[in-house]
Amino acid sequence: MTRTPLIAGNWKMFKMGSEAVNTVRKLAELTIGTNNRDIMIAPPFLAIPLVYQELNNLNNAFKKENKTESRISIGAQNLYHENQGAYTGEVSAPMIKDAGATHVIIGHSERRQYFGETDESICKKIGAAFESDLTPVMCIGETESEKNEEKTFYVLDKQIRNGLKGFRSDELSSLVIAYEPVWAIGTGKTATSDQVEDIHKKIRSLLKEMFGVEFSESLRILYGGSVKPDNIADLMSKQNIDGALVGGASLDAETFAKIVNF
Ligand SMILES: O=C[C@H](O)COP(=O)(O)O
Repeated sequence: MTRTPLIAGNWKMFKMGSEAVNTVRKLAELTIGTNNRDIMIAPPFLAIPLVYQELNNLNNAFKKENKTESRISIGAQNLYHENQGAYTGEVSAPMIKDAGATHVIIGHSERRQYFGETDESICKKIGAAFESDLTPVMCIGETESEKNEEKTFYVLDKQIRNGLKGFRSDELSSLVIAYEPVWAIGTGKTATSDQVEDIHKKIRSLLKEMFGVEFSESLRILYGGSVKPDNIADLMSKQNIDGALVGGASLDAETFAKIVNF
């Protein structure tokens, strides 16, 4: 089965509105004609409507010049699982959809580590994303000490089983999983492509056991953790690595475009 690669950029808590707009404009220009992969960027919440508007303007201009539409779509970095209510400071899936996003990152290790997110809260967020027709990019990954204790797959198995508890395969059809070893995030230490391939294969076979072969073969599994222009091609040469979730190297349009156009 062919899976269209997805190269996603997580801008975390970086970029003012105008910087986000400038970066997406440059990225769209640098990726004109890229047609064999999907691109997603996840700006901070407040920049989503601005980036959405900018992409609309650019696509209208591209149309007039007979160029194809940009493949960039927009993601949020988190959501709260209720649709609305007295939850001060939170942002819901319908609000994210309304602002122009189509994707949402869920369960990033920084959210698990600093904001107390658990597999159970992540499971609720995945349900909320699907209810609003958003594609969830569910993050999983082991810490350095878990890796040293050889617990990597034990941890991933638990995160997947609990995060996807209670869903049927047809309810999860557009799900994307991002394997991000915590020790590789922002550290410059990348897991080798062979290590990642081995883990992705195990993830796929767990998903086959849980949801069947059709689901597991069509699901995209991204790798995240110090992805850069010089290691993307090696990672993408592996059969079970279907794209990347890029942090630091997605902040600069030229660098990120090199990753997208690997
Ligand atoms: O969401 C992205 C990951 O946290 C990876 O970040 P990084 O590319 O800066 O290591």
